[in-house]
Amino acid sequence: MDKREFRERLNQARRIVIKIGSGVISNNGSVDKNTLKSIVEDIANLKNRKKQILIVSSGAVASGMGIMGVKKRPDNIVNLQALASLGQPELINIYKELFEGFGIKTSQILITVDDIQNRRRFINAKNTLLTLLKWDILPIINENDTVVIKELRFGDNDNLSYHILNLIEADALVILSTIDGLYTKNPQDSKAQFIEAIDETVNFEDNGKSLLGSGGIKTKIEAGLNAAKLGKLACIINGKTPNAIKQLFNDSEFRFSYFIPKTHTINSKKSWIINCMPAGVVVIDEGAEKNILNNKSLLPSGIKKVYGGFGRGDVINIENEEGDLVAKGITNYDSSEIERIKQQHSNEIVNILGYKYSNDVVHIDNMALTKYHSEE
Ligand SMILES: Nc1ncnc2c1ncn2[C@@H]1O[C@H](COP(=O)(O)OP(=O)(O)O)[C@@H](O)[C@H]1O
Ligand SMILES: N[C@@H](CCC(=O)OP(=O)(O)O)C(=O)O
Repeated sequence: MDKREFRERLNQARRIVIKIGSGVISNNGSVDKNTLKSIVEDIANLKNRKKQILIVSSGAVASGMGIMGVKKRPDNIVNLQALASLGQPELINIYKELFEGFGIKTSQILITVDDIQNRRRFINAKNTLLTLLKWDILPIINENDTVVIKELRFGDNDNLSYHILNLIEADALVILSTIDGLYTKNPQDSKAQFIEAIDETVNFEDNGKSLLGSGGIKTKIEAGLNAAKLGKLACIINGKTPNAIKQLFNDSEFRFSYFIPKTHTINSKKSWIINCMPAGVVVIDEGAEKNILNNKSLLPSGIKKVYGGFGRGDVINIENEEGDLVAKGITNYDSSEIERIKQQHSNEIVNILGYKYSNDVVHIDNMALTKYHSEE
């Protein structure tokens, strides 16, 4: 897909996630209201064109630093959480005031990895966001920095914005950063070359992030490639450029990097499964692997071993005896139940457990084939 086609499709996109990085929001230790004004104006124009917009905004920590007069982003997680708690309401108020100038109502959503990984909470968050969009409200999303513990953090909002894109089944992800796209090496280096179209074969040197950012260019590339795997449009633009979003949509000369979307894609549920942290592992025999690759569910008879203590409804890895990850899926039985029914015929489940949820341990509709997936 060339740049012209990308921009044509982007102009047709109906639901768009716009991610705004910390470096864009902040200006020498305080919120850069001029830049935000220009972004808000452009978003208001997109809404006038009947596009549904969701913002994923960083900047809580940067805004808290401004309030406290802290010059260097702390490494200590407790200090970061306290600064985020201080900065988030300030940030959301600035957005609220700016959008009100265009008659646009905003709402705040603070989300954690848990809310995305747990299928019920994922669906719940999705329903809330869909309702807000139906009411023509512009949701402004950030990670719930003040409560998340280190192991359960997204950390960077690039990955969070990809998960929101998937959750809400949006058409496009526009990442606003402090740079106009991807370079082969340090953008300050005169030998660095601009990479306009990105796919999974891309080669680049990551030269570290800006003073305020968490993810750097690497997480933007991860998020964009994941979006492209779903067949979605994704791009990186320089959010510091005045009216950057307007230029992206209207000016064919505007410079930005985009990700080439895949044509063979998987659906939102399967993509959620693929991206979920597994709660455990089942090891399957050759026959079960063949069945799965032929689009059949995983029965207890094909399971040889169980690892980890997981519950019914968790996502588990399904591995073959060589240790290859064949698939990931939502399990109908917990680990202790599978331990008892493994290598048994489905007719025996009731006799062994005294009850039965289903003949299969993982139904094919709740399974994503990783081997097949990575070959796409
Ligand atoms: N190869 C590269 N191409 C583009 N940008 C890069 C590269 N290596 C490092 N960077 C830096 O990544 C930074 C953007 O990431 P980050 O600071 O996390 O921004 P944000 O706050 O927008 O998320 C830019 O300041 C840029 O200098
Ligand atoms: N949730 C954090 C943002 C994390 C962060 O800095 O992200 P990014 O600038 O997108 O790399 C905050 O609001 O400060």
